[in-house]
Amino acid sequence: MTKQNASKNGAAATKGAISIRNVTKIYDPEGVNVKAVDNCSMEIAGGEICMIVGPSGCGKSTLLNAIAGFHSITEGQIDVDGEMLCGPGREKADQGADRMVVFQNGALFPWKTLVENVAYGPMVQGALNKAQAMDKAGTMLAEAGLGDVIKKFPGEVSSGMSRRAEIVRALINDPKVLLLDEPYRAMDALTKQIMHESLLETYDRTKVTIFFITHDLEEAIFLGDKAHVVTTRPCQLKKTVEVNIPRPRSYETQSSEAFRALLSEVNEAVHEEAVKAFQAGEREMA
Ligand SMILES: Nc1ncnc2c1ncn2[C@@H]1O[C@H](COP(=O)(O)OP(=O)(O)OP(=O)(O)O)[C@@H](O)[C@H]1O
Repeated sequence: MTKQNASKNGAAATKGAISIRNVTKIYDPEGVNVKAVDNCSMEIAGGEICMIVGPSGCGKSTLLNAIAGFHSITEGQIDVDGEMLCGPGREKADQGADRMVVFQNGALFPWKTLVENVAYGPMVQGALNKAQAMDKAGTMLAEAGLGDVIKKFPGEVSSGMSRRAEIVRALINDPKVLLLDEPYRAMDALTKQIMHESLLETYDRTKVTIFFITHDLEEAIFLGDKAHVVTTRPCQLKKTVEVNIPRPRSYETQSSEAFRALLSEVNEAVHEEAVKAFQAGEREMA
C-alpha cells in the first residue's frame, strides 16, 4: 500500500457536512404510493467517509438521489454546510458541481479518451479553457495512477481503471460531497482491493465528504469512518457504528479482532432488517 494516510476528518476537512433531518419520501402519492424513506435523520460531518448499508430496496438510493438533486423529498430537510438543499418550500435540490455522483454502471463517454472525459465538465461549464482543463485532468489522472492511459478510450482499459477515471471526473471541480452508489458492486475481490486503496489515497488528497452506499459489509468497515445501518423500507437510521480503527488501514486490518467485531455488529443489524424485508416480501406474495 502506498501513502494511504492518516487523518480522519483532518484540519482541512471543513466542508461537505450533510444534515438529513426528518426526511420522508413518498413516490407517486396519488398512485402507487411507495413510502421509500420515513422520517429519516442522519448527520455526516465534513470530510467524513460515511457508509450506508441496508437491505435491497430499502431506500438508500432515494436518499442519495435527494442529496444529488435528482429526486424531490416529500417532507423534512437536507442541508449541506448549513445551507438548505431541499426542504420546506423547495421540494427538490438544485443539481450542482458541489455534489458529484458515481453510480455502479459506468458513465464515461465511450467516444472520448479518459483525459477528455475528465476535462469535459469544467470545459462545458466554462470554468477552465480547453488547455487548462486537459492539463488539470491529466495531472489528476496521473495522481490516481492512470498517467499511462490518459489517452486511451474507456473501452481500451479495465473496468477498474474506468471507475477510477470516473471518480477523478467527479472530483475535478473540487466538490464538497462525493456520492457513490455501489460503485464497485460488480467487481471481483482483487479489483475491489485496488479500488479501495485508490479511493482512500484520493480521499487523503481531497478530504472530500463521501456518502457511499454498499451491500458489502467488509467494504463498509474497511473504508468508513462510520457505517449507518438503515432499516428495511421505509428507510430510517437504525444504528450507527463508529469505525474506530486507525488509518492507514491495510488488508491485514481486515483480519484484526477490532475489524471482525465491528463487522459482526454491522452484520447483526443488517441481518435483522434483511429478515424483516424477506418476511414483508413473503407477505406481499401470499
Ligand atoms: N420512481 C419510483 N416510483 C415508485 N417507487 C420507486 C421509485 N423509485 C424507487 N422506488 C421504490 O422505492 C424503494 C426504495 O428504492 P431505492 O432504490 O431507494 O432502494 P435501495 O435501498 O437503493 O435499493 P438497492 O439496494 O436494491 O439499490 C423501492 O421499493 C423501489 O422500488
